[in-house]
Amino acid sequence: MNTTLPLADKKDVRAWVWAIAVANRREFLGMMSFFGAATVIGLVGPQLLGNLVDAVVNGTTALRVDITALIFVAVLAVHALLRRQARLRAAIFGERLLAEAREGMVGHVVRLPLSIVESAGTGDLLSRATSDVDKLDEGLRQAAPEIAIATVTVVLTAIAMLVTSPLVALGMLVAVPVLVVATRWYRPKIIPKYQEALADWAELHSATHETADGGRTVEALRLRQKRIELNDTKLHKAMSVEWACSLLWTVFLGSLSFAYILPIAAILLIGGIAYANGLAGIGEITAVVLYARAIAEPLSDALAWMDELQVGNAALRRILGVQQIKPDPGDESAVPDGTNISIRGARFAYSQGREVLHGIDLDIVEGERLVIVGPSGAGKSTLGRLLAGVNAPDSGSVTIGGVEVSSLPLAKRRQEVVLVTQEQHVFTGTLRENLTLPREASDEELWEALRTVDAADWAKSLPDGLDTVVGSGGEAIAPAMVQQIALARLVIADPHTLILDEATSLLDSSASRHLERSLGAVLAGRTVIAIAHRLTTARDADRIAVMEDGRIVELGDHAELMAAEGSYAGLVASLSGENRRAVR
Ligand SMILES: Nc1ncnc2c1ncn2[C@@H]1O[C@H](COP(=O)(O)OP(=O)(O)OP(=O)(O)O)[C@@H](O)[C@H]1O
Repeated sequence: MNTTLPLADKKDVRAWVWAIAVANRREFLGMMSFFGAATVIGLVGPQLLGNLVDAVVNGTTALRVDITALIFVAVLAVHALLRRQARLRAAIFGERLLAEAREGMVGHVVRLPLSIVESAGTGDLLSRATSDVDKLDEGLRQAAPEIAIATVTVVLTAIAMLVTSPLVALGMLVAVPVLVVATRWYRPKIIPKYQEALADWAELHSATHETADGGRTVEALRLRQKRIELNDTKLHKAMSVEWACSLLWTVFLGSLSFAYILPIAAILLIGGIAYANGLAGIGEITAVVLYARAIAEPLSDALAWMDELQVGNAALRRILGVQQIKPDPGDESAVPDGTNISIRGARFAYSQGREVLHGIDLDIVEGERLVIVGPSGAGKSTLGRLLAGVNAPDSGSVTIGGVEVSSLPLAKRRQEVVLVTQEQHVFTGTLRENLTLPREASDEELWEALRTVDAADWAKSLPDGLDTVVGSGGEAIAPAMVQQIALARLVIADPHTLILDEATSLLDSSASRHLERSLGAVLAGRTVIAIAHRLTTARDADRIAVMEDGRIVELGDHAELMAAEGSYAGLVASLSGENRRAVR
C-alpha cells in the first residue's frame, strides 16, 4: 500500500522561514546590512559618471577627470568587497537553514512508526531527503541571496533615479505593465509544474530503488525488460514536465528582455524632450540611462533566480511535509495489567478488499514458547507485525495485559514487545550508540548486556572499547558479531515478549554454538513467538500454531499435532528424510 506523503502549505513554509530568520536574526541582519551597504556604494558610480559628463560639457580640467576616474575605481573596489562579504554571509545563513531543514526531517522520519514509513515508500522519502534537499540548497544558498541583492539594488537604484531626475525617470514606468502581465501569466503556470516535476523525480527514484533492491527477484522472474520499460516511462514523464517548464521559461524570458529595452527607449525620448525644454541636463539623462541599465541586470537576475527559488520552495514544501505526519502518540495512560497476550477476531488487510488475516483468535501466556508455521503467504509475518503493534488490526483486537498493543506509545511498546527480523544492522557510530538505540543505558548495563550475549571479551578487545566506531567506515565486524550486537540491544530493550520473524540465522541449527548460547540467554525468562520457516525449531515449542490462508488451522504441541495427522503432520511428512528425522 503506497500513500503519498503530504506537502506543507505555503503558510507553514513562511512560518518556518520566519522562525529560522528570527532565531538567527543577528546573522540575518548582518547579511542584509552588507547587501544594503554594497548597493548604496554601487549607486555612486553612475552619479559620478553623470557629474563627469556635465563637467566635460561645461568645460573642466584633466586633473578633475583623473581624480573622478580614481574615485570611480575605488568605489568599484569597495563595492566588490562589500558584495563578497554579503554573499559569504548569505551562504553561511543558507547553510544553517539547510541543516535545520535536513536534520528536522531526518529526526522526524526516524521517529515515525514503521507502518507509515513503509506505506509512504522509501523512494519518496529518499528523494525528499536527498534530491529535494539539493534543490533547496540551490534555492537557499544561491537564489535567496541573489534575490536579496537584486531587490535592494532595484529599490535603491529606483530611488536614485527619482532623486536625479524624476521627470526622466518616468520612462521606467513603461516596463511595469509588461512585467506585471508576463509574471501573472508565468507564475501560476510554473509553480504546479515544478511540484509535478519533483513528484515525478521521486517516482523515478522509487522505481529505480525498488529495481535495485529487488535485483534478484527481477532476475529470477525475468522482469528485466518490464522494469526497464517502467523506469523509461517514469523518466519520460519527468522529462516531459521538465520540457514544459523550459518552454514556459523561454517565453517568459522573451517578455523580460522586452521589458528591459523598452524603458531605455522611453528615457531617451523623455530625456530628449526635457533637454530641448531645459528641464534636464545631459549629465542627468546619462545618469538615469546608466541607472536604467544597472536596474535591468539585477531585475533580470532576480526573476531568473526566482525560478530557482520556486524550485527550492517546492522542495521545502515536500521536506517540511514529512514533518506534518503526526504519528499517533499513543495512549500514555495505558498500563498493561500483566504480560499475557490475547488476540480476538483479528482481521487485517494491507490494501482494501485484499484481506490477509481473516479472524485470528489466540491466547499466549507469559513465558510461553509459541512457534507459528505454515506455507509461504499464509500470513505468519503479518500476524507477527500485529503482535508487535507495527500494524493495528482492522477489526478485532490484539492486547497485552488487556491493552491494545498498537495504542501503546512507541517507547512503552518497546518495553513490552520487540519484533526481531533476520535483517540485523550495525549503524555507523560507536558501539555504545549502537547498543543504546532502544533506550539510554549506563556503561554498567551495557557491559552486563554484552556479557549476557558472550560478547564482552570481544568488546574489550576493541581499540576504544564502547567508544569504538563501528559500522560502515569504522571497525570491521564479523557477521556473527553483528548478530551478537543485535542480541545485546535486545537485552538493553528488555521486553517481556520477543517475536522472532525469519530470524532463521539466529535459530538455524547450523548456527555456531556460541551464538546459540547467546540467543538462549536472551530468550530466557521471556515469552517467545517464533515465526518458523524450519520445522526443526517447532519440535521443542510449548505450542505450535499452524497458519493457512490467513487463519490458524491447528494449535497444539508437537505430539498432539502429529497425532491429529492434520496440516502439521502433512508439513512434517513433506520434509526430506534427514530433516524429517530431526523433527520427529
Ligand atoms: N507490505 C505488504 N503490502 C501488501 N501486501 C503484503 C505486504 N506484506 C505481505 N503482504 C501480503 O500478505 C500476504 C501474507 O504475507 P505474509 O508475509 O504475512 O505471509 P508469510 O506466511 O509470513 O509468508 P512467508 O513465509 O513467505 O514470509 C501475502 O499475500 C503477501 O503478499
